Amino acid sequence: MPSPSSSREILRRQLRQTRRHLSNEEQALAAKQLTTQFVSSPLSNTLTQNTRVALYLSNDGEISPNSLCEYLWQHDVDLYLPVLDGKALRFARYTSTSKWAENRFGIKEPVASETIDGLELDAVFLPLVGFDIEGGRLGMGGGFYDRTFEHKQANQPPILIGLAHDCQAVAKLPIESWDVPLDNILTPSTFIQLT
Ligand SMILES: Nc1nc2c(c(=O)[nH]1)N(C=O)[C@@H](CNc1ccc(C(=O)N[C@@H](CCC(=O)O)C(=O)O)cc1)CN2
Ligand SMILES: Nc1ncnc2c1ncn2[C@@H]1O[C@H](COP(=O)(O)OP(=O)(O)OP(=O)(O)O)[C@@H](O)[C@H]1O
Repeated sequence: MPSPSSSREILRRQLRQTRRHLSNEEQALAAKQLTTQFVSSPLSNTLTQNTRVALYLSNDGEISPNSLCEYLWQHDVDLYLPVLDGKALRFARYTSTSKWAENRFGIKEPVASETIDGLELDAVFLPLVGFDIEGGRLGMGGGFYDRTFEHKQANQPPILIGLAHDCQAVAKLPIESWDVPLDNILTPSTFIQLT
């Protein structure tokens, strides 16, 4: 039997490869369908004007939140993006005038004089490598989101929503003590309410 950490590594490698192999057309369709699912979910009534919502800029075949971002912008939601802060994340406003810098993983971050703590957000759309229907999340392996939401209390904001392609579903993820469970999962075909 492989140890839990190595089974996570093997899964991570396989799932990253699968999502990177999606074509540009498949990615574009998935991003649109994701927004359709969001709009028909109860989340669209919760995330309204002036709520603070974080998303991400897609990387490595991740499902793109771009179309979702347009929708939220039109509904006057205040959008944020993650910025690396040591081994955790803080969040900077994402506006049409944001200036950019690349982090050490080559992902763009807004250059901001002010950032907020993750617990000040109303909702966070999290990128992921794999998920299971119990709310387990496998990320890129840095532990950034887990550290950021380590002190989040169940049923308290922010709502943690995992975004994924359907092909990133796994029957049962090997979960570790530090894993912070997702409250919802949104894919192009499904909205899953876990809490
Ligand atoms: N789009 C996006 N933004 C994000 C995350 C994410 O998973 N996706 N993060 C979620 O935590 C944080 C960054 N964490 C990351 C951790 C590893 C890699 C990564 O690509 N690692 C490469 C090596 C890259 C390098 O070292 O230059 C790899 O493992 O192959 C990327 C982001 C914050 N922003
Ligand atoms: N709250 C925490 N405190 C200290 N270390 C942590 C915490 N959360 C995770 N870690 C460490 O981070 C490492 C990576 O964790 P894990 O593989 O779960 O990351 P991930 O969820 O895949 O990554 P990410 O959230 O960045 O996408 C682990 O070795 C773990 O020890």
